[in-house]
Amino acid sequence: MTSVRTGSHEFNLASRRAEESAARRFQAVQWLQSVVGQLGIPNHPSEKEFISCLRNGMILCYAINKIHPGAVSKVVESYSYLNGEYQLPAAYQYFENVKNFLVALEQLRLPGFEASDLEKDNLESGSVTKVVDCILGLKGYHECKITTSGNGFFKHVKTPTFQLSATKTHPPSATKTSRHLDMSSVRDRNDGTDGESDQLKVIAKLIADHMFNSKEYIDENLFSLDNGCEISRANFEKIISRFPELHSVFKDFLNEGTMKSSDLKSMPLEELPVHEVDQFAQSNRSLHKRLLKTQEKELADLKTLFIETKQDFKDLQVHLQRDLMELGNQMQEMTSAAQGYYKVVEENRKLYNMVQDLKGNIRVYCRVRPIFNGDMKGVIDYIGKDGSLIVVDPSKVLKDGRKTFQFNQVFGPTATQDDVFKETQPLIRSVMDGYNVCIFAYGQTGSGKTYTMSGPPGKSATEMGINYLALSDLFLICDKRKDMMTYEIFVQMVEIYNEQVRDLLAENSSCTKYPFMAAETSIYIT
Ligand SMILES: Nc1ncnc2c1ncn2[C@@H]1O[C@H](COP(=O)(O)OP(=O)(O)OP(=O)(O)O)[C@@H](O)[C@H]1O
Repeated sequence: MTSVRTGSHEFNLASRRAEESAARRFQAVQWLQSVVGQLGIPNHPSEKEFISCLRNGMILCYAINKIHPGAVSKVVESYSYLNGEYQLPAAYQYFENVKNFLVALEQLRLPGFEASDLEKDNLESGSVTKVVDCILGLKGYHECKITTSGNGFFKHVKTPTFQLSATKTHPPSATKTSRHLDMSSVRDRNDGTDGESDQLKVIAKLIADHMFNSKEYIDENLFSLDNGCEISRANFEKIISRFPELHSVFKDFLNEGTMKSSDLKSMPLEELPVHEVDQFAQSNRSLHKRLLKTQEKELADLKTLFIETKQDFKDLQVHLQRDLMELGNQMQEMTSAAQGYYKVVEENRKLYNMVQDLKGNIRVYCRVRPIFNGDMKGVIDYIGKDGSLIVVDPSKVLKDGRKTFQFNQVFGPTATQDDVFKETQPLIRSVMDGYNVCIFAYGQTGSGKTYTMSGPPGKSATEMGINYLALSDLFLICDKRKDMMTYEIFVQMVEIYNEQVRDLLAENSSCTKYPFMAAETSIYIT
């Protein structure tokens, strides 16, 4: 079945080719006649007749000289007169004309042919087509020259030739060369005449038939962009756009306008069978399904994670609220506890001061200074823990020699500064609760008043006197109670000497004597 269809197709092709070449041949004859006059052959000559009239080269030379005077300087046309009759020129003379004609063509940059193409023996090898091409080229050149008054640019147009392979049994190499379609014939002729349009229709139909019947693919040589055939491609697209029947055939080609030639080469339609396309699509679908399933699973996992996180967040929120409430309760408890604490502190203070009152507002302590001279005999006979002190007067031997004294407490020669301070500390603290307290030292010269109240000169921390220790303790209490109470502390130092009271810190020397006057308020301080 296929072979029958292929044979019929071949026949159609051959017939169409013959028709076309005949039409072109007639066109060439017609033009030659218009230039050089009657050729002496029919208007529709056979190839043989056509070639025979051109073989001597004279017509060709006349024609080119008509178009381009002097193109062939010398045309051999004299017949030799021999034995009373004209003899045809010798063959080499024919050859001379043809050769000159071909040289002239070359100078005009027009396509030529081989001199042998005019030989009888070469008619079957397509040589006539070359000659026809040459004459039509000359015709085109002539027309161009007339139209542009000799200034125009002429471009030769060749015959469109089909050399399609008849069957698909040809080896690939043969197919490659035999499927060549030279589209240059339709170049610059898209706005052509009806005759050209008919030709194009013929071409288009041929291509369409061929593609449908033999499932040919477009040869890579045809649309090779690497070879600079962009114009061919553009022209081809224009042709296709004229004929709707070709749209479906060249759909892919038109859509792949941006494809690289390498892509076309790497994936011809023939090399991608239908079942492989199906397989590819199927594997693609299965891949998509797998991806979809994976994504669905991940989505489900994410949802679960989201729900868990949401639940965790809610739990955390509840937990935080509970903690906040607990913290609030604790704060309230602490506030009430603090209020209770302040009440208790206040009560303790009152009780404390009450105890101090009960102990007595005036307390007298005795401190016995150590004996520095080892030879001297001590007078202290007894120191009682109850504050009793027995002193012995060595000058009075009998009962008058012993005298007993009673104090709040007696500190012996070994008592430290800290021992003395601790006994007075509770009284000093009463100052911070608003009580007035006065501590002073009394005794004869050298008995140790300064030592007890201030400490020895260059004193260390352990030897600081009551003044320093008391002030340090007051500042400590002040710091402890800073959240509850604000204290203002002032210091004044006076000296009482020879019944004269002097302000030791007064800046104005005239105001050092009692009664003192405050510099800022002008108030007398008593
Ligand atoms: N408890 C003590 N331990 C050791 N040394 C002491 C003690 N008491 C006093 N002294 C020393 O005795 C000396 C006399 O003491 P201090 O100067 O304190 O006496 P005073 O009563 O202030 O004398 P004045 O009234 O003349 O100023 C000083 O050298 C002092 O260091």
